[in-house]
Amino acid sequence: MTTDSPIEEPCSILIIDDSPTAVRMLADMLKDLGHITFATNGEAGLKFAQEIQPQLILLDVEMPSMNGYEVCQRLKANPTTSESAVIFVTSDSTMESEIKALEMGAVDFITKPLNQPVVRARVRTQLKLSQQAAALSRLVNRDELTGLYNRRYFNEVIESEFQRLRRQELSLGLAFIDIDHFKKFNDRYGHQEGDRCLQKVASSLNNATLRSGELVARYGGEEFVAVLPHISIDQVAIYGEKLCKAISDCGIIHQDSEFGIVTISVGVTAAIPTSTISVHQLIKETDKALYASKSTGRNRCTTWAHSELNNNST
Ligand SMILES: Nc1nc2c(ncn2[C@@H]2O[C@H](COP(=O)(O)OP(=O)(O)OP(=O)(O)O)[C@@H](O)[C@H]2O)c(=O)[nH]1
Repeated sequence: MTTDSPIEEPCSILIIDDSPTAVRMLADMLKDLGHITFATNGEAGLKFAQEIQPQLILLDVEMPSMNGYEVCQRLKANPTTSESAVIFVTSDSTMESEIKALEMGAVDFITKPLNQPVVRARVRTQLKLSQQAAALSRLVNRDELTGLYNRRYFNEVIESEFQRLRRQELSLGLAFIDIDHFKKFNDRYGHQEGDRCLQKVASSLNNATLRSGELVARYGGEEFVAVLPHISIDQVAIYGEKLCKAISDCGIIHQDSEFGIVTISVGVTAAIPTSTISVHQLIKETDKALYASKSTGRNRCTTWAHSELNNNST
């Protein structure tokens, strides 16, 4: 890569600086490298960072009310913004200041007065690194066929969400979803058509799972799983019914199913994580609910309520 080779994907850069002149200069220097947003104080910067989740944040150190170090600390403490790379921009060029910036979690440090070739080179390097990290994370965490998160990523998220919601004493919902008579679908229409069906189902499940913090993953084969933080048992039952309807509304013909179309069976539960419930139990009981849906006729959702979960957890 030469220093001026193009950045491959659209990038988003947030400038946080209380000086409109500095903002204008930086925006001018970087305008062809990405979509630029700016904020002239720390509070507004944090809000934009949360909304936009930029690849890169250029953060001024000396700002009134909330300085750059504090902004950086808060960015790194928030899971939504912690992945954005931060470059400090400051007129303090001492070694102590540089060390402090790096210790705060910044990836680089630019000193004022701004020198265009230096600023561009440093920004380009970070954008490139951030694109490589995103590509790597896609490879590791995504299922190749459907583009959904994979089971590895699900295992990571369910563990961390379980611990987080246990601390906050808030409810965690889980849904297991399995396509009905999928072997017969493959046998009649062929494996490639089977793959297309999996892709359509995956996309519909994803579209029906909209709230922030929720995610759908491919658990394996024709089985999917959804993680649903802050959801009550009544809401999770409604969500499960909504998934069944979303898939039957796709109207994918399946002549070897009693319904004539592709359908899913769903098992759901929601509980406030406690010391008496483990992630393993939550998964096991949701899976039981799914198989209750299979054995009582398919194309339906079964809800496993919290009390049952405790009664069946020995
Ligand atoms: N096309 C395709 N088929 C897959 C993939 N992964 C798993 N399958 C198929 O999914 C089918 C699952 O069959 P079963 O576990 O018997 O379940 P089922 O036929 O859906 O029956 P019920 O779950 O009882 O309704 C098998 O035929 C697998 O080969 C995939 O990536 N692509």
